Amino acid sequence: MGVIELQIAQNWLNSLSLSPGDSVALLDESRTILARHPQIPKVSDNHIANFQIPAVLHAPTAEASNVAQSDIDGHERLLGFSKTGNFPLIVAYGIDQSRMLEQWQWRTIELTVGYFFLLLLAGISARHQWTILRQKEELHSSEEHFRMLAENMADIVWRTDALLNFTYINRADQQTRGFSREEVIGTAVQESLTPQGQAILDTKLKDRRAIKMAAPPCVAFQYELPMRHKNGGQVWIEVSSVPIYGSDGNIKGYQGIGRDISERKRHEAQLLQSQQQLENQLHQAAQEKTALQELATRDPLTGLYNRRYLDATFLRELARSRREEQPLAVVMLDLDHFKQVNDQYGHAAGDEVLKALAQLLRQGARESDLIARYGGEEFVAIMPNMSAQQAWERVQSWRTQLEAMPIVFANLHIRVTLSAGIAIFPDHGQSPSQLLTRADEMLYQSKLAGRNQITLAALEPHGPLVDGSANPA
Ligand SMILES: Nc1nc2c(ncn2[C@@H]2O[C@H](COP(=O)(O)OP(=O)(O)OP(=O)(O)O)[C@@H](O)[C@H]2O)c(=O)[nH]1
Repeated sequence: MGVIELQIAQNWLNSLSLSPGDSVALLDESRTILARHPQIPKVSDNHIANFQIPAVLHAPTAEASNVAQSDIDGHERLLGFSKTGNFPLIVAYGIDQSRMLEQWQWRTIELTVGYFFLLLLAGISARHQWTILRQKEELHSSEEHFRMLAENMADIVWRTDALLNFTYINRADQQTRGFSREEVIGTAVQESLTPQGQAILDTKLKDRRAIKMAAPPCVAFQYELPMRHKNGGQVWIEVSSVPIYGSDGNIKGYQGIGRDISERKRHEAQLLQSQQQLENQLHQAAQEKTALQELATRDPLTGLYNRRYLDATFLRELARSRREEQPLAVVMLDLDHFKQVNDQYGHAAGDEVLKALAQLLRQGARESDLIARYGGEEFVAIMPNMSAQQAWERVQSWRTQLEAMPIVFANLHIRVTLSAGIAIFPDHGQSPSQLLTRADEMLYQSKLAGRNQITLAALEPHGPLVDGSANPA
């Protein structure tokens, strides 16, 4: 038997850390409370615990438990009992029942909420699965729908892999080009093209690569391709194609539609041909018109302008000279005794002489000069911006050259001379008719003076200047 100091026991119990509502007590076997925490004010009053100590506690290290309400503080506790070896002492510790219940309730709530979340998750998962199934069904159905549409389209619907091998083509291709689907699928697109079509496709693929560098990738390309027909001919197809991109951003194929435009191409070619013909005809007509205009304005024998053209142009040239306040020389020329040439050598020889004179007049003319055959063996030269002196020198040059020049025809050497009259605007006339009349009068003077002469009209009263070698200045 040992002796326990009660105060030491009380101190030991006080040092224990208890949760609110819990208690611990040291009892003897008759249920007398020797020490307690929370402490009872007077333990020495031999307070008897109100619970029964379980019978099993008679063994030295026995333990037991039960539930009892404390008559000290009214708390209902779950009590545990421990026998302290061979001492007649028992430690009773009590856990507050309401706290235990509270813990149990929280646990229940936690479990309930957990179950609820589990159910919720299960519900969401089920719904998700159902949605995926629905989407799969819809996808399948839309693919079927697409396939049905594609199969029944009049246009060619196609798809290729990245290497341009056909992976799908609809029925319309066979109707358009004659090849069966089996003959086409798995073959390279290039095999279906004519050499011209292959060249076009090469260009388009280069364009596609260039545009991929600079622009958004899904650009549709449209172009016209000549494709092979099974019968050996060709079919023009208007192609619209877009690339198919993989999730890595690389092109994994192409797809698009093609429309047979052979008929349109035929019409276009016909139209182009007709247009070309029309353009040729128009060009020919323009040339004929120019030729006709030339004929209408030129003398056919000499190629010089004719009298009609001279009459139509003279007024305009005169107006320009008046506006620019410049002189204009009018020269009238005539071959001397030309009738004799015709009579002596024949009309053809006479023609040759006329042509030789025309050539001579042309050689000495400026761009702005207008030389015309006025009629028979008579010629007129209208020379803007030309003074009397310059006109005289020019005509003198013609006269002397002709005089010295034998005209060769067959084996003939024909020599001729000319006579000329000169009138100057504004000194000798204000209108074409006045100036032509005056020049003709001067020509007549030259003839009268013996031919092979030039006569320049002079301001009255000096009279005309007549001499084949005279200088008007
Ligand atoms: N070969 C040829 N002769 C032409 C042409 N036109 C006119 N004649 C001739 O030119 C001649 C003109 O004769 P005339 O008017 O008498 O003049 P001319 O003989 O030159 O005498 P003058 O003028 O006085 O020196 C005619 O014989 C015409 O037949 C032509 O285109 N070709």
